[in-house]
Amino acid sequence: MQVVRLLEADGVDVVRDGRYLLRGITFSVEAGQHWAVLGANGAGKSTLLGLLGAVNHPTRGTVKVLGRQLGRVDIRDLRAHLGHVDPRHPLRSPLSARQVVLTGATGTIEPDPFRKPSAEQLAHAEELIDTLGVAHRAEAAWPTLSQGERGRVLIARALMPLPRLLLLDEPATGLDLTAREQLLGALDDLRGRYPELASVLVTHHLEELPASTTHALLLRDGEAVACGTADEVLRSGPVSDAFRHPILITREDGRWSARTRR
Ligand SMILES: Nc1ncnc2c1ncn2[C@@H]1O[C@H](COP(=O)(O)OP(=O)(O)OP(=O)(O)O)[C@@H](O)[C@H]1O
Repeated sequence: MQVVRLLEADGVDVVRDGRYLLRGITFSVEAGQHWAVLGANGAGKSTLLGLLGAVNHPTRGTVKVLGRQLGRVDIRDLRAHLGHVDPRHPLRSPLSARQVVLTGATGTIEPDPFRKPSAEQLAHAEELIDTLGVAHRAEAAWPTLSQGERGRVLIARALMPLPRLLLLDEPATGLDLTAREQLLGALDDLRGRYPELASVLVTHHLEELPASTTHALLLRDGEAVACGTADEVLRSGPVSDAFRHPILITREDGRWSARTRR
């Protein structure tokens, strides 16, 4: 079977104001893989996600997104194939949840009056709304949605252009227990329904990882402490190293949890 590399970072450094935010990062993401990037505050997770989303460039090393090297291609072309969930979607939008999802087809904040959605796009939006578990709120106005519902609507929106890669920056932050579990269940369903989709999810918390996570990268002070399959990396030793704290990791029904090792 041919391996499809959607992302390749090779010897990546990011230096700002003379300081290394990332140093020597090398890893790659293939179709169907679901990566977790974990690390303490300031470890460089968002900086890395920004590189993968073609938002910023490495100081040294190369990043290839969908086989194209950053710095050598028009990044707007690349971004069209990336589902980057943007939590800064305007909160006062007068649109319904369904309309917000549909704006993902055009990558705009408001519906484009000159580009009515096709029957195919409408059907795809319904499928995503259903998979993300927000069908009962599809007609609701955006400002009336809960934070958890908004998060799931924004993931559906990011998936409208059928991206090959989904980038998620702390999608469960601020959610209550039920909303978090609904979000993680929706991500598991999504991964089951679109087997070629790949994703990279950034978080501080192992409890916020879907059971369908396949790989993990642990960052500490901008450097990779461990990188590989979730089974190899999400273990007490490497996670304790990454967070500089003695941590005991357990896994049950596919989900991880972490607490101080005594
Ligand atoms: N443009 C910039 N110029 C200088 N320093 C920056 C810049 N962007 C981020 N930093 C610093 O780089 C470090 C890594 O930041 P980053 O946001 O990538 O970490 P993070 O792991 O996502 O952190 P958190 O978990 O707190 O969100 C931080 O110390 C941050 O202050």
